[in-house]
Amino acid sequence: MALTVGYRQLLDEANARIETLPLDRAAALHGDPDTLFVDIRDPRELARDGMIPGAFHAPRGMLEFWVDPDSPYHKPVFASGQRLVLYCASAWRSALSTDLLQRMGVPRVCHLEGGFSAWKKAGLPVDVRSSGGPEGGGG
Ligand SMILES: O=S(=O)([O-])[S-]
Repeated sequence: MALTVGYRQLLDEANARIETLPLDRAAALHGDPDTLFVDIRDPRELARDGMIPGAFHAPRGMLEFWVDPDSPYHKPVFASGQRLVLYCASAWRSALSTDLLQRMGVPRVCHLEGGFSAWKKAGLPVDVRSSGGPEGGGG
């Protein structure tokens, strides 16, 4: 099957348009009240691997609907005006999602270089999350 646009092109185009936050800058911003880390992975990944402490979990499938104030699924945390730092496991999904939110007009959105796997590998703080627990901090 020949696709018109493959995932590589989608990622290249997104990455050319968005801000990728280097790990050291992300670590420095962790705990900043003006910054919200947004974990867009699936719940099973959070339960298995943990998450960045204080991050808000917004599964990628719901993101546009949680962000848009006109959506019946809107989550007020996304209207806080905080800088949003999206992350997934390895920064592919977060690149596409950051591009999408930027396109929607979200003013300060970027994604984490290398994703959660890079964060964890660097020995940065991780919260273990039991399945069925609360949605995470930040709202
Ligand atoms: O989307 S991913 O980078 O977590 S595989």
